[in-house]
Amino acid sequence: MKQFKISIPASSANIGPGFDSAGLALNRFLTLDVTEQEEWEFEHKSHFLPSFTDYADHFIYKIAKQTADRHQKTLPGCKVTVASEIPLARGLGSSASAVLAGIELANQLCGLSLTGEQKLQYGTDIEGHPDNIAASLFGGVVVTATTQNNQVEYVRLTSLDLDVVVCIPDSELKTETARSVLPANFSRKNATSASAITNVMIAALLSGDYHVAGKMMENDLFHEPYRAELIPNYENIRRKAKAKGAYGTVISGAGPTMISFVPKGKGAYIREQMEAGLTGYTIAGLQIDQTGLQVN
Ligand SMILES: Nc1ncnc2c1ncn2[C@@H]1O[C@H](COP(=O)(O)OP(=O)(O)O)[C@@H](O)[C@H]1O
Ligand SMILES: N[C@@H](CCOP(=O)(O)O)C(=O)O
Repeated sequence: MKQFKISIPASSANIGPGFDSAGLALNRFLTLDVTEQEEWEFEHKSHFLPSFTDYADHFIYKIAKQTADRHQKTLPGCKVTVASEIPLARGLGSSASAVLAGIELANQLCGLSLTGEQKLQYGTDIEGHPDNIAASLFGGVVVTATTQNNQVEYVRLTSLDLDVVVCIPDSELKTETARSVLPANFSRKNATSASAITNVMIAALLSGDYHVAGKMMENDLFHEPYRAELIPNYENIRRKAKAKGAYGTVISGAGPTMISFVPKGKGAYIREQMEAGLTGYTIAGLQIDQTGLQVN
């Protein structure tokens, strides 16, 4: 009888101009305790989880079944106890963590021996963009690209000397809604400028020039200008975080959470400062998770 635990970190996609391409893993986790048994059963142990009626309707079960089907395997029954520290529809990658949970569940139960690359590919096929999936899967800061033949390539950056502070509003914003306000096309001039800003942001992160990285983060042309109006306190949070010493503040994923990249060791101070005068928010100082998906 198999018994194992799957743990998957939250993620923050985009890092401003790295739209659909860059992401980082955060130390908030979705965990699944799995024990094989005859019948399928899900139990939820925290309030950050959507309700469900039948196991067959459970999002994680559906992804697991889809993954097993891909390999012409049948899922054996099991009891899955789910707990989550990742709030839903806040731009912290809850859906990507659930997708990875389903893929890993099938991997373990059916003995698929999936490689990291296969999990990334399967997760991206489902999510439609690789940024959250890659970060939650591999941990750290990950830069991804989907090539013309739909293959996902990734590079994991060496660890960054940064803390992060997140301002999570009480309200939800579905990724689908936040994607619907984006333009379908960019002129060559706009695309060139937007890509150049991304390139400098990534180069600056790699070379440890966090002031330049922060400046580039706050100059995104791909999505932030269109989403800003959907994000409560967008300008206010950016201005305040900068005044308190943040390098840069951007929309986390599709929002509505805002994430600030701050000097190492200053996370607790900036979190405290951000709390003053901002009601209806959970403000947290987080660390970049360096491990990614784990099975024990
Ligand atoms: N742990 C989970 N179990 C089942 N479904 C989940 C889980 N986490 C997220 N989801 C699904 O993903 C949706 C949120 O996805 P999305 O709008 O992309 O926001 P997020 O930024 O949190 O990924 C939820 O409303 C729910 O349908
Ligand atoms: N690149 C995507 C990221 C969505 O992240 P989520 O955490 O909000 O699901 C986008 O910006 O739409």
